[in-house]
Amino acid sequence: MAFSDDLGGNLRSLARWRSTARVLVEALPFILKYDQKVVVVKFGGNAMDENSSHDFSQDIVLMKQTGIEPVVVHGGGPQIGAMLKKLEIPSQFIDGLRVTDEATMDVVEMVLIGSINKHIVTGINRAGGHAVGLSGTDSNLVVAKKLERMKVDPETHESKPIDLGFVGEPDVVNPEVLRTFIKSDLVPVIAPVGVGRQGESYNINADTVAGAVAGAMRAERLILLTDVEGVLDKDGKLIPRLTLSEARTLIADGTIKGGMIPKIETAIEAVESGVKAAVILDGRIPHVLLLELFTEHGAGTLITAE
Ligand SMILES: Nc1ncnc2c1ncn2[C@@H]1O[C@H](COP(=O)(O)OP(=O)(O)O)[C@@H](O)[C@H]1O
Ligand SMILES: CC(=O)N[C@@H](CCC(=O)OP(=O)(O)O)C(=O)O
Repeated sequence: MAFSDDLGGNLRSLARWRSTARVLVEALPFILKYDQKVVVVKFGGNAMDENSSHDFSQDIVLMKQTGIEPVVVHGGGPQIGAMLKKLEIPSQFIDGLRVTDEATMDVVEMVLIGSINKHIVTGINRAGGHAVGLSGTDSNLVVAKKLERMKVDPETHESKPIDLGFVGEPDVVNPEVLRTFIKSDLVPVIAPVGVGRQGESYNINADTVAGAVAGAMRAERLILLTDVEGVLDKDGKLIPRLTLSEARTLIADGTIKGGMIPKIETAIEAVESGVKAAVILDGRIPHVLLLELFTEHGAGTLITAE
């Protein structure tokens, strides 16, 4: 090898080491900032392919090892849909919520608690962490009540109640069990199934559960992983920061639509109940949790009180 090639190679290695070191040093103030702070992460069913699940598990373990207290709440809508189809049980959504009869509820519990929850727990444990799977039923973590929804009849303009079956909303969240696990250095992984006062199970939207858990834990961050960059403006450009009133305006003027509405409503409620900030992040970006938590730029849309 010529001397100049050797020198060029060494300089390139030096530049690479410098930039790696810079990334590590950049993380230091954030590692200090989040030390022993609870960060609730919602991992949605759309984001759960093999690669992103592997990255997600590594990110959670790294967060834990740097001193953050991660709490995972997962979804599984597409996976429930696929199982219902296999069993030839028809499924219908109203306002983004799955109408849930008794047979559907059995499938929801089977897929969320029996399958997805265990996969996520196994993924985190294989990445070197110690995770424990729960649903809202365990230790009365999420006591739920039936969700009452009204719909305006387009012809008569009268408001009528609609029956979504066993779809619930969190009534009381008892986070003590989470604190016990956190103290034992375990990562809680929560399936969005709540328990009613009579012991009945309720199917709850996973974003809603994540928001309620973050509120009850007074979390430092609520992170909602989804399949877009963050909240986009009317021209499709990413909005990096929003206050609660700006977020409400974007819902009212129709910029925020469809599935993004319940997400932003969850974020608003969480911040109102004491969560420092909520973030909408693109779960398709590899290791997006680390970029958000440990770099200057952050990623996605940050929603704060003001
Ligand atoms: N202003 C907006 N910014 C970003 N996404 C928006 C906006 N308005 C509507 N959406 C829609 O919201 C979707 C995210 O909601 P949803 O599909 O329910 O997510 P998830 O399945 O991750 O819970 C986006 O894919 C996008 O189509
Ligand atoms: C009431 C209701 O709609 N519950 C959801 C629960 C799962 C969920 O929210 O999963 P994602 O986050 O992957 O969409 C459902 O049955 O699909």
